[in-house]
Formats: sequence, structure tokens, C-alpha cells
Amino acid sequence: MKQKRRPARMLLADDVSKSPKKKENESPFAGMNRIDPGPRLRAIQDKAITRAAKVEEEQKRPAKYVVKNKDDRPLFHALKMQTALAPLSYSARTSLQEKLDKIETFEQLNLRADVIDAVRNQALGYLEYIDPTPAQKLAIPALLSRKGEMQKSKKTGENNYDKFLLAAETGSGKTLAYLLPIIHHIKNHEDLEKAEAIVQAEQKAKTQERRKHDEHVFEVEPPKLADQQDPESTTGRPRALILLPSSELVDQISKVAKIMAHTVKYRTAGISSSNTPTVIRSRLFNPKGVDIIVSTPHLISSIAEKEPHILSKVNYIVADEADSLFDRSFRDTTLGIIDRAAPSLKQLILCSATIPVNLDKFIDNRFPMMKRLVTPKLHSVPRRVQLGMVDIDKQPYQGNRTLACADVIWQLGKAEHDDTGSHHTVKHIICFVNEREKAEELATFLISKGVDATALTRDTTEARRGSILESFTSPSRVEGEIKNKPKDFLPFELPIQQSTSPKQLNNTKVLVTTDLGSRGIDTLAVRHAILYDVPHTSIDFIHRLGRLGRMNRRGRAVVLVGSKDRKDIVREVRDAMYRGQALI
Ligand SMILES: Nc1ncnc2c1ncn2[C@@H]1O[C@H](COP(=O)(O)OP(=O)(O)OP(=O)(O)O)[C@@H](O)[C@H]1O
Repeated sequence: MKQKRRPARMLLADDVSKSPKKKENESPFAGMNRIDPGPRLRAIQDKAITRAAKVEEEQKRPAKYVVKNKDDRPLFHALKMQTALAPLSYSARTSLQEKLDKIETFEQLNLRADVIDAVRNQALGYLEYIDPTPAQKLAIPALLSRKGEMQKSKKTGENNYDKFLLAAETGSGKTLAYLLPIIHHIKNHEDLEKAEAIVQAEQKAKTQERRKHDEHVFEVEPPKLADQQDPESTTGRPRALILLPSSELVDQISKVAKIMAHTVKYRTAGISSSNTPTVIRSRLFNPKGVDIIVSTPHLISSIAEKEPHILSKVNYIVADEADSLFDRSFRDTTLGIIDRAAPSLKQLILCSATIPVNLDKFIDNRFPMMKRLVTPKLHSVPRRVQLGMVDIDKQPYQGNRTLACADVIWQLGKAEHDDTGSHHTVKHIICFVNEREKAEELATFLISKGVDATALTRDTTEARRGSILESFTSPSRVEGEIKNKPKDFLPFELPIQQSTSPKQLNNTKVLVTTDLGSRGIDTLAVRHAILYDVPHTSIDFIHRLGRLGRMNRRGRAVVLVGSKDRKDIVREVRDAMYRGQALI
């Protein structure tokens, strides 16, 4: 037989007669006339009280990843399903932005004068006005701080080095943000060594002088063994290691490091699997030494197996594109290098434009003391980049994505170049596909439609990759932007060629690529991107769209959508871009 439910009894609150004074640990139900809920409801109430207490506790904690008020909640529904990280609340972003706005020049960042000269005359020598970017304003002072080193000298723990996560939006100048402090430290160290050498030489001279007077003493200096290395020599023992996931990025970053070495004297080399063993050996074991090595984790790890000493003097490790370097394919190798270098390590810097939830959790577990340097615009795509949608199911494409892509390229190619106001400019279009097999197929189709297209995937030989990327990565030589034209300056703008065949799209170059071309590649020459496929995640959206709009340039992206694609996701990305909000 069904048991009859007992009606809930009305009870007066214990303190109903007292004035409603606020008590400590007040429950959400305190001071109210209550209904005795019975055991089941009481359990639910208890849970609600615990939850309320937790929320209160959460609000008291220093803000890290807590989304605080209503305005901070992500607006998105479709994207929310993919990642759920809001690294800084919007209110925290605003106050950080205000602090960063107070810094205007590189001089305010306490960098050495010769390092600033190297930025002005070499790294960014082609620009008239140079101010630090928000990522640089945030990271440089933190990385110049010597607090961690002082702690290291006090404690003897092996893993006692400073750990930083630099998370800043794509194209925000992260390379210089970590490179400049490293060069600064290396030069300071060198100056210190020189000063110590002078003191030692003076002491040695004094001792010898004393011995000369003491005729009874006859001492023989121990002979120097041929293979005994000068303890200060950096031959095969770099002080800094910059790790990157691909040889293209090794090439790109080592060029930046090298160009500044003309002004500030230090030695740097890039080594990757695209170099021969002889070249790798000669760069790493240069008798004059090497201060900064730029390479991939797999190469460094395999060299360290044979030459364990290469990590014995490493003071600084940068893991650039950290979300790649700590994903499954790289993680163990990257960690292996960090662990081996730990005894001499002073700073570990992880750097990334996207912090997926799994990377965030991994950092919390493996490096709980890591200091997070997060820029206010992390995970956003600049408003200068416009995103348009083309429905491939409509006329005249009728579901033919490849045809739609060719048509969009022709329209972009024929339109007047809107960035420079000049149509005497080669347009560079980058086209992203999700699967590498598609890249070659699409490039071949585009060529058949009169488009100058090239595919770049992991199947492309290492030797070809560099030359393919060259024209897409050189900075735009926009008139008035160049201060000093370098000697080997080749005009980026070519005279427009008259079409020899009506089917040939002139003055337009297209790069068809996968994720390989989306991460870290500094595609300053690119104004247009086509997302042939809808990216799988918002992380992919950020990296692909991040090839545009770099350093205040404008850009246009077109995403091709069909009936099977998530149009809601594309719409949300577009709305977020329009509002200048973070995509994840
Ligand atoms: N302070 C600055 N002023 C103007 N341009 C700068 C400045 N710092 C760096 N740049 C230029 O900005 C471009 C982008 O820099 P960089 O490649 O370091 O970006 P990033 O943040 O690493 O991007 P990604 O996340 O896509 O790898 C480069 O061409 C660089 O020369």
C-alpha cells in the first residue's frame, strides 16, 4: 500500500523574537520562518548551505581563474562545449590593462641599453616608432626580476628555479618578450665573469710577484691537459635553450635571435632536423662558444643522450608553443630536458597563445608554483580581423566546397588591395584545411583553376618548407613603415603583370596548409585567410585567425560552411571577434 506523505509542519525560527542582527556563518535560511522539511529536504538544504559556503570561500581566494560576476560569464553556448577556461575575469583584465597603459617605452622596462639598441636597430629596425606590446610590458619586468635566483642560492633543492607561463594573444610579440630578458641576463653574466676574471688576474699577478721575492720556493704549475675545457667556455654548453615544435619555427626564432647579435654581442644558433649532422655539430660545438640554442625537444634530447654535458650550463629554458610541447607527442621529451637541466636552471618559461584546460591542469599539477603572466586580450582575435561566412550549399556552388574556395580566392585576388591602397601588391592568401591529405588535392585543384597555389604539410620536405614560407612571412613593406631599407631589400610590391591567359589569377599567392602553418608562424605578409573547413576547436580558430591582424595590421577571413558544419559555432566566434572578447 502506498504510504501517505506527512504534511510539513510550520516552525518558528529560533530567534524570531530578536532583532535581525547579522550573525557570523549565517545560513541562507537563518532568520526566516521555516518549514520543517523532513530528513530528505533537510539533506538537500545542507547541501545548498555547503555549496553557498564554498562559493563564499571561492570568492575570498585570490582571483586566478574564477569568473566572478554576471558580465564575466562566457556568452557562448556552442563554444562552451569545447573548452571552458576563462583565464582572467574581465574586471581583472581591465585593471591589468590600465597598469600596462602606464608603460610606454622599452626604457621603462629596465632592459640594458645595448639590448634596447638591438631591438630598435635590428629586430624591429624597419619600423619608425617602436613601443613595447602588452605582452612585452607584462613579461619583461617579471623575467628580469632576480628574486628567484636569490631563493635558489639560499635553498639547495634541485628543482628550485623560477617558473613562468607567458600567455598572450597571437601576434603579440611573445618572442621578444622572452628573448630580450634572456639576452639581458646573459650579457650581465658575461660582464660579471669579465669583472671576476680581472680580479683573479690581479690576484695571480700579486702572488707571482710575492713568489719572485721568495727565492726558496720552487713551484711547478700543474700542466693544463689538452682536453681540459675552460670552465667558462660555452662550447657545447649553451646558457639558454629555446624549444619549439617544428624546424620552421626554429628557423624563424633563430633568425630573430641572430639579427640582434649584431648589436649586442652573443652567440646563438638554430639547429633542427633540417640541418645535416655536420652543421649541427659545428654550430653546437663552435670553439668560440654558443650562448643561446634554438631547437626542437626531440633533437636536443637525442644529442643529450650522447653528449649529456650540453645541458650542464643551461640557465634558461623557453618552451615556446607550450600547448604543443606539453601535448602527448612532446611532453615526456620536453620534461626530460627540463629535468636534466634542473641543477643549473634559473628560469623556465612556458609560452603560448592558447591555454587549453588540459595544459592548465598539467601546469597546476607539475609546476604548482608557476607564475602566470596573462595579457588582458588572451584568447581573443583582434577586432581588425573580419570574419565572413560563405554558404557552400547555395548557388552556384551547390555543396562543392572546393569550387567555393576557388571562387572566393578569385574574388579576393581580383579585388583592389585594401590594405595599402595600392593594387601593385602581391596578395598572400592562406587557406587552412583540417586534413593534410586535402591540402595537396586542393592546391592541385586551385592550380588547375589558374591560381598560384602551394601545399605545405608534414609531407612537404623540410628543405622546401622554408622556401615556401619565405614569401608569406616577410614583413609587409608598407610605404612609410620602413625606416632603413636593408642592403638585400627586395621590393615586396611587384609591378602588376598583365594576364597572359584569362584564366590566370595574377599577383596572388595561395598557401594551402594544415595546423602546421597555423602555430607561431609569423605571417606578416598575409592579409586574407580562408578556413576551408570549420576548425575542430576554438583553439584552432584562434591560431588560424591569429595568422592575420598581427601587429596592428588588418585582415579578412572567410569560413566555408555547409549543411553538416556547426554554423552556430562560427556565428559565436564572429560575435566574439566583433565584441573583442576571448573565444574560450
Ligand atoms: N614592440 C613591437 N612593436 C612592433 N612590432 C613588434 C614588436 N614586437 C614584436 N613585433 C613584431 O610582431 C610580429 C609578431 O611577433 P611574434 O611572432 O613574437 O608574435 P607571437 O606573440 O609569438 O605570435 P604567435 O602566438 O602567433 O606565435 C613579429 O613580426 C615581430 O617582429
